[in-house]
Amino acid sequence: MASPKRLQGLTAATITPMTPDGEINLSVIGQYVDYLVKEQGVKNVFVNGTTGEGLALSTQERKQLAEEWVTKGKNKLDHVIIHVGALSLPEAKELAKHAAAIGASGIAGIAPFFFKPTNKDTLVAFLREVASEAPGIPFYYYHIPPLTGVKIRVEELLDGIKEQIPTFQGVKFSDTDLLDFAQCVKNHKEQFVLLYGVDEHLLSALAMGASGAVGSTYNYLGKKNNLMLEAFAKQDLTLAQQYQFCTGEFLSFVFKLGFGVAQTKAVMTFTSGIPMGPPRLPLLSASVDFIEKAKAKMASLIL
Ligand SMILES: CC(=O)N[C@H](C=O)[C@@H](O)[C@H](O)[C@H](O)CO
Ligand SMILES: CC(=O)C(=O)O
Repeated sequence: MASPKRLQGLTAATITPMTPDGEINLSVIGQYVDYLVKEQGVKNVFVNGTTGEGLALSTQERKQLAEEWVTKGKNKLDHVIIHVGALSLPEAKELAKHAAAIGASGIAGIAPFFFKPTNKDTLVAFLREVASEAPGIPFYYYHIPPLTGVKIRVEELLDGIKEQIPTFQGVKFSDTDLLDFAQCVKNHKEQFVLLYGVDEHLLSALAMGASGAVGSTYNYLGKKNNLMLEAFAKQDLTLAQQYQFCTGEFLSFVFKLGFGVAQTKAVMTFTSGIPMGPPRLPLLSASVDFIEKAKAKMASLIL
């Protein structure tokens, strides 16, 4: 699926569908691809990331999911990015090699977060080994300090990275440090794609010059977010704000109830009609009370 087009617009961080007894459920992925493309207008996916419970899956499961997304996305999706980050370097390398072999359009990796890199050079050294297993496809760094605890600034990381990692193509930036993000744009906008990953703040990141976004809500609020991107491109800030406030209204409501990957699975199930199943331990399924309240809130969104 080598795609010559640069990644832009929205990318859905895919959910990993599971059966009621907790096995990965590959059988609904074809339907999931069609839903994203036809109902949400989203043609890029980021597989096995945070929302996909990638770090809670076995290597074998991650490979099966990657294959299914690439196969079912053929001629339908523009980019299938596989997250290959892992705590163990050999495992991350194996996943990178596999993603390249099955025809993924790119790979991404987080910083290892148990034994953490303490400076930029060790992080780059780790990422370089991973990326070198897939020399023919782009590599994206997945920056998510609230979950990894690795706070090395991306501005610093990007300085000189292309010499170390020739396939380096961009960053998925899941943090609220918009100064760091803006510096990345200022210094590298021509060279790299800078994808923002905090959905409720996307409009601010667009103002800073984001190339696009990767996030969980584009699974079920993709259409509204595409309209926000259009409004922003036309410089209709008032309309763009209305769409951003719409995402904000929903998220601010569910945050108060307790919101994470488990709840995202429930929201996607009632929005798309595709059964996403339960999350894997230590996450627990969303409660019936949450589902009822979130459903009513979703139905009340006016835009
Ligand atoms: C921590 C986490 O899962 N972040 C996601 C992507 O990075 C976002 O898409 C959030 O789910 C979303 O912004 C809601 O907070
Ligand atoms: C949001 C995102 O990109 C992820 O779930 O990995």
